[in-house]
Amino acid sequence: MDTNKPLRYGGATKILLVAAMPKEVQELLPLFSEPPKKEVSPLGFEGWKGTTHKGQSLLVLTTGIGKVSAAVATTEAIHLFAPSLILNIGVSGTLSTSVERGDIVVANWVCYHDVYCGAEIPYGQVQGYPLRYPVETSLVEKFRETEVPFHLGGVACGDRFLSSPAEFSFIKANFPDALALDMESAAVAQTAYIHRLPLMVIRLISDTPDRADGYAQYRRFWGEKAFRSERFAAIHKLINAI
Ligand SMILES: C[C@H]1O[C@@H](n2cnc3c(N)ncnc32)[C@H](O)[C@@H]1O
Repeated sequence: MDTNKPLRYGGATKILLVAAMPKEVQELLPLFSEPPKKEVSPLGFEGWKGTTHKGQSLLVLTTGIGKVSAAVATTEAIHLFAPSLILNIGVSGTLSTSVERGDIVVANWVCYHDVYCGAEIPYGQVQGYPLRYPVETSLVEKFRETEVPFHLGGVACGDRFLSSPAEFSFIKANFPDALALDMESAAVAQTAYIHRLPLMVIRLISDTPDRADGYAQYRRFWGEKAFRSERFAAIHKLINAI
């Protein structure tokens, strides 16, 4: 497969937004200018389809948690919806002392933190694919114009919820410059890469995985309605700039 030349971004008229959980998707519905139409795909993935405030066609899809669900749901939606841009949005753990709960991370690369293909291949790399998946960054300047604060950096992804100092240190040792951690972004990135589609990843920090109360922070995040909605509103501003 010749994936050396991903197609370049050619105008985001049709946006596929993938998020893992229904509670994330609920926070993204204000992106529609009118009440969207609920769709259930042949494989059973639920989505909301409609039009953005700028008249773009938008499908917001719930993939389920983890790499396989994210990849399968995204693949099916690419074939059915034929998007021109893929967005992955969701909550994340922080991997940096400079990135706090409630902060937004816009990825400029994403990688797997739980892949190992043997001694000859760098840790994290699937043989035959990039170690760090490219992410569309031509819209970052538009994001800056919104004056919404965000960090630009790497995002590490794997099939584990991280809430242990030892695991945190292991990932930091392998990817010292990564800012955020999740369970879907690199799977969506590999799927976008195979389909030669541009991808953007925006993650909202819900927890601090190297702290003993990391999982409690994550759980609490879903109870903090006002805080959460305010942070998602900042993400809406970024997406409205696309
Ligand atoms: C558990 C869900 O929340 C995201 N998520 C939020 N915090 C973390 C963390 N500390 N470790 C892994 N995934 C996390 C994942 O992407 C998944 O969708």
